[in-house]
Amino acid sequence: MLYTCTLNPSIDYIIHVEDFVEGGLNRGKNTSYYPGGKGINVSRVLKRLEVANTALGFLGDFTGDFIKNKLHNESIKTAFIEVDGTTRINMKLKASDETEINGPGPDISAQQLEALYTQIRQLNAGDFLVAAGSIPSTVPADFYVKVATICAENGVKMVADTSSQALKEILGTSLFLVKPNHHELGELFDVTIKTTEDAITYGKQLQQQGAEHVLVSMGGSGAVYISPEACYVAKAPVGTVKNTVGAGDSMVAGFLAAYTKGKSLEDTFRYAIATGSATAFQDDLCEKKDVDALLSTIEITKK
Ligand SMILES: Nc1ncnc2c1ncn2[C@@H]1O[C@H](COP(=O)(O)OP(=O)(O)OP(=O)(O)O)[C@@H](O)[C@H]1O
Ligand SMILES: O=P(O)(O)OC[C@@]1(O)O[C@H](CO)[C@@H](O)[C@@H]1O
Repeated sequence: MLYTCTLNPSIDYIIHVEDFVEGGLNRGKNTSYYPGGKGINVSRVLKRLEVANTALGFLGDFTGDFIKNKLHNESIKTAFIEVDGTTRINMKLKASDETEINGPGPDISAQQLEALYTQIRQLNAGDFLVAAGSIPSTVPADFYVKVATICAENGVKMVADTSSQALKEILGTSLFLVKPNHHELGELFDVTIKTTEDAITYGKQLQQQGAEHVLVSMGGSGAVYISPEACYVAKAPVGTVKNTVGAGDSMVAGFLAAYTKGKSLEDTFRYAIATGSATAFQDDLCEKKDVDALLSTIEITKK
C-alpha cells in the first residue's frame, strides 16, 4: 500500500493579477482553489495515475473539510487526524513572476502527533510512505527523523521530500527515495548547483548517506536520477508553462507509479519527468493522458 503524510496541508488559492502593484489595490482575474500540501499533491497525482493510496496528516475547520471533501470526490482514501485550528490557505500569486505566500498552519497537540505516529507504526513491511512538506512550528523539528526510524524498523519504504534542514537530519537512516530540487541539494552541501554534473556529484553523496534512489529536479532544465545501478540525465520537455506549483510532487508521484508497476529504472525516470512537466503545463495537477502524451518526447542519457 502507498501512504502520503502531509503535516501542514493547505488550500492553494491561485490568483492571476495583471501588472501587480506592491502596496496598491490589485484586482485579480481568474482564481482557483485546490487541495494542496506536498503529500496531498502526491496522493492526487498517484490516484490520477491509477495508483490507490491513503492520505495521512492533520486537517481542521472549514478549510480542512474542503480538502477532505475534494479528496473524497476524487476517490482518494484519507485517514487525517482532526485538529482544532484552521488548515491554512496558501496564496499563489501569478503576475509577471510567481509569488507564493504559505501560511503557518494550525497548532498540533502532543496527543494529535502521537496519534499520527501510531498510524505510521501500523504500516506494514513493503508499504511506501511519502512524507513531504514543511513541519508546523508546534511539531518538534525531529519529526522526520522519528518517522524515518519507525519506517526503517518496520521495513516501510520512506520517501522524503522536505526542506534541506529536515533532509540533513534524516540522512544516515535508510530511505527509499529523496527528491531535492537543485537549490535544496546545494543548501545541503553549502554549494551552488549549476550543472547536471554538479547535481550528479552531490546526488551521489546523498546516496552514499543512505538514500537508495535520488532524484534531483532542476525545474525547466529537467532532472538527474542517481539510481542504485547508474546515473541518468534528462531535459524537461518543452511546453507552455501554466503552473509549476506541485511539479516536484508530481514527479515523485510519477516515479512511484512507474516503479510500483515494475517499469525499468530508466522508464521510471522517464515517467517521473513526464509527470512533473505535465503538471507544469496544466492549471491543476496533471492527468494520466497528459503524462502519456509527453513520454515519447523525453530523451534520457545514461552517465
Ligand atoms: N518550466 C518547466 N518546464 C518544463 N518542465 C518543468 C518546468 N518546471 C518544472 N518542470 C518539471 O517538473 C519537475 C520538478 O520541478 P521542480 O524542480 O521545479 O520541482 P520543485 O522545486 O520540487 O517544485 P514544487 O516544490 O513546486 O513542487 C522538473 O524536473 C520538470 O520535469
Ligand atoms: O509550506 P510547505 O509545506 O513547504 O509547502 C506547501 C506548498 O507550497 O507545497 C505544495 C507544492 O509543492 C503546495 O501545494 C503547497 O502550498
